[in-house]
Amino acid sequence: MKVFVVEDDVWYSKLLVHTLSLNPDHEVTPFTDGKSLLDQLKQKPDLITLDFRLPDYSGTELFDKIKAFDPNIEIVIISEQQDIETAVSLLKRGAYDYLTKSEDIRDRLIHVMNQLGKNRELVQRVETLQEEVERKYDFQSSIIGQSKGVKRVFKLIEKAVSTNLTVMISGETGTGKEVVAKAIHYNSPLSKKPFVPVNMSAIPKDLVESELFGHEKGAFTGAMGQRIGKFEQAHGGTIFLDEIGEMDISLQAKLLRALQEKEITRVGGTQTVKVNSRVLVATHRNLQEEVKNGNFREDLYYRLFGLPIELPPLREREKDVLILAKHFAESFAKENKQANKSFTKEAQQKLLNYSYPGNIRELKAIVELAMVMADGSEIVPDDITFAQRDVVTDVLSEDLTMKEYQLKIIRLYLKQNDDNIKLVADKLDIGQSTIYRLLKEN
Ligand SMILES: Nc1ncnc2c1ncn2[C@@H]1O[C@H](COP(=O)(O)OP(=O)(O)OP(=O)(O)O)[C@@H](O)[C@H]1O
Repeated sequence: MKVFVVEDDVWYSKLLVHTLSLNPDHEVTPFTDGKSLLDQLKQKPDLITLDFRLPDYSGTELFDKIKAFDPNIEIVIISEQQDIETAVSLLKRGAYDYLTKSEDIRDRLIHVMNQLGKNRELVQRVETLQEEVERKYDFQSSIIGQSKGVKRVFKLIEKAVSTNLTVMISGETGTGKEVVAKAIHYNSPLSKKPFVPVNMSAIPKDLVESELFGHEKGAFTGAMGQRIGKFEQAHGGTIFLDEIGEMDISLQAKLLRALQEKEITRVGGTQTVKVNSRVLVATHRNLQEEVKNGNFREDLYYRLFGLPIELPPLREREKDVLILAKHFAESFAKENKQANKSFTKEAQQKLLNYSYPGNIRELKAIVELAMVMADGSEIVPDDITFAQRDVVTDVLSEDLTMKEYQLKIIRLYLKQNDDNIKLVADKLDIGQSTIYRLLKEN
């Protein structure tokens, strides 16, 4: 760490330089006046200890000049005697600390330096983590897929990133709604601000209000102290309300108020608190239906609608199944430090035939199990286990002629519909006579 000591008293200057140089990581340079310090600011010190009374500049003036040059330079003010008012005003303006020239100044300086070292480490760690998260959510690489559906989603994400609209992400379970929400946040101008997810279906009903808006001490039995809610945590960043369709209708009015007025009241509190964050919501339900059925407020629905992004189910994503399967196999091999395995043609066909009611989450689990089950370097059909028996897979699992397939499908439908030929003919949109004929021919 580069440290500048600005001190016109020779004895004190020596004392400070000596104390600071005890740490071999410090590179310490002394200055006796403000001007020579200002001339050398371009060397970018990390910290300056600043004597408040210098011959050429007033402490405040020099402080402002340093901060104007680079607000990241930390300044520890050193003054002759306790001057609380100046101390408070400088701390408010961003001074790191304020020390008086007393007997224990050495110990206090060492303490301040240790503290500063820890803070800098934390800041660096946060910055590294932030960069890692941003890299992870670079959406072109985190959202895998090349189908038309996914390409449409990419386009919409780009639009969501460049505006501040509320985004409503819909799609079946496991289609990647949370992945998309994170991709939007971490690629938007708010990426350095908090991303706060709240899953409505995971919070007990009577705690949702306090979770979202916080509570004051004693607001209800068990409210031991004041608690900040998710809206306050997300202030300036993004709040992601997952499974919004599960929210109790009585709370929906409060949510609408928070969104429209940009303020909330903590449970048990009387004061309003300003909250301003980008809102992303997700749902696996058809919210329009929920509005029709009286389970979701129409005014809230329109407030949230903003930019709708609908994620297609995996079974409609063409070859994405194979691209994702390959990706999950590779990640699994990497995480478990084992060799990667490839899917045989037949195994690929088996994957393509299944309908994935649990979508990408289910495919990931299937691939990971297959990686464990496969003995050699290839994954064969027997290594692939589907959690649910799937009619499509059953019907399409063999090499049959069109006619044989027709018959197989008809038999399956008959079985599922109590051999009601009229019903099956209606469902398949074919004549009853065709069914009779095919059954007779075989
Ligand atoms: N396009 C994608 N590429 C790679 N992985 C994906 C993709 N979409 C989803 N995933 C992975 O699939 C899993 C499920 O995704 P996610 O939790 O975002 O789904 P969801 O729609 O929010 O589910 P739910 O509605 O059940 O909460 C996660 O492990 C996620 O990393």
